[in-house]
Amino acid sequence: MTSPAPIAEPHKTPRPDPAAVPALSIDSVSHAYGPRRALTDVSFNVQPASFTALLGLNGAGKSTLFSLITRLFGIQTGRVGIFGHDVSKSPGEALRLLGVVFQPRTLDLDLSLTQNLLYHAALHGISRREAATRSAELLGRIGLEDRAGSKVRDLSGGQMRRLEIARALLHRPRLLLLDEPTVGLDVKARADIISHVRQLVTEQGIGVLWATHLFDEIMPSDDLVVLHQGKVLARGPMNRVITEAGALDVNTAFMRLTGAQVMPGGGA
Ligand SMILES: Nc1ncnc2c1ncn2[C@@H]1O[C@H](COP(=O)(O)OP(=O)(O)OP(=O)(O)O)[C@@H](O)[C@H]1O
Repeated sequence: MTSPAPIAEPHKTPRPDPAAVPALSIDSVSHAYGPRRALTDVSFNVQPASFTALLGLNGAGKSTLFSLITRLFGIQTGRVGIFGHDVSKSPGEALRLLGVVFQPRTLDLDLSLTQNLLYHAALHGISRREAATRSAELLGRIGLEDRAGSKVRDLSGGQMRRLEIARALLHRPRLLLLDEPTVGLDVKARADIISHVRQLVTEQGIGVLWATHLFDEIMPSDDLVVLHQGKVLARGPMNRVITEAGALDVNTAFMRLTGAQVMPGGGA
């Protein structure tokens, strides 16, 4: 598999400005499924041009949070803002700036790569001609231009994920959410996906929220949110979270914060 090329024209990396409007703001969000509490008073921000890792075990509440941000579920308590637009009050403006890669695959396996992209572009009201141009450009940048007419069914798992990321970028969002996007991929495909998304941050200034339970997907320069049993136990630059937990590495910090056993192989 060829490494994906950068999606944007290279330009200077914008440094995150702490005073800027956050790409994503989660303020005091709680959610319950009937009597079962899934999220309790969750608050954190994702800055533009930053990579924020949302680290949590199975059942921590990551997918529930994604469902609230994307409006699959109504917000029961609290507020979610995307570049200052309240997703409950101004969903059109907010969601226009958002791209999402959900944990389950959502491609149509019997359509071609291009057809999948064109269908998604039509949902966003992008003209057919513009959609064709953007699709060809994005397929080139993920190294799949020669597969444009193939059925998605014939792609590898890593290629499908790259296509899903390309699809999420078609409407040129400024915030990208990815829910455990590397699950089930081999080491090379995982590395390709991670470096591709990190390029989007450094080269296009996109804010990224990356949900994971894998420590080795987090880098010292990342912002980290530790979510456990629906509560935020720590948030901030990774090195600060580690230091404040009295630890020397993220694995130990996570274990101290949550009381969880760290699994061999670098996963929470
Ligand atoms: N539709 C639902 N109905 C009832 N309870 C739910 C529902 N979806 C999730 N839950 C519960 O809410 C809590 C949070 O689940 P959620 O799927 O958000 O966690 P997660 O961090 O995404 O986990 P995973 O990594 O396994 O996907 C869990 O206790 C889960 O059992």
